[in-house]
Amino acid sequence: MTQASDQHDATRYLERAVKLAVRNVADGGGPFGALVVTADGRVHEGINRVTRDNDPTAHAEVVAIRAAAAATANFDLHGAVLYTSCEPCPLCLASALWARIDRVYFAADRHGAAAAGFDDAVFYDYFNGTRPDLLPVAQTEVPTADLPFEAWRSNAKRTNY
Ligand SMILES: Nc1nc2[nH]cnc2c(=O)[nH]1
Repeated sequence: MTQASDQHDATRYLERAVKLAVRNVADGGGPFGALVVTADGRVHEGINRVTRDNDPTAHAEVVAIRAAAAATANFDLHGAVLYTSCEPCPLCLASALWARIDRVYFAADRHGAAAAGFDDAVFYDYFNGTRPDLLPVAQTEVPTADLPFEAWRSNAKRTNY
């Protein structure tokens, strides 16, 4: 595929993600929509379901990734592309990394989300080390801490991911 047609596809899918986001607001949800196009060409949609499901992790991108993984019966979405109406927050980026998604395209950015009252930009500040106060995290020594990993390493039947 040429780069020009990649760009055309990206614009088309992003417009579709934006439409999902706008419709979700009309339906009482958050202003975010996303699509995962899996390697087989199928399109899997996600909308923000945080308030509807009382699930703080139900961001549009995560919902789309879950839909894609369920539909393809595979936790590894290698070869897939994520299109989202807004720059993925750290949760969504980590989800895309764990899903082994190839590439991400987004429309609005974290500053647009901030202007609408969302904490996407400030959570990036936590990860770039400028706002450690947002969530104190401490390692505490526990003698048995490595046992789960030892069990995992010695399990010949494990499914790596
Ligand atoms: N990218 C993105 N940012 C968010 N911030 C709050 N909810 C969302 C979401 O669903 N997607």
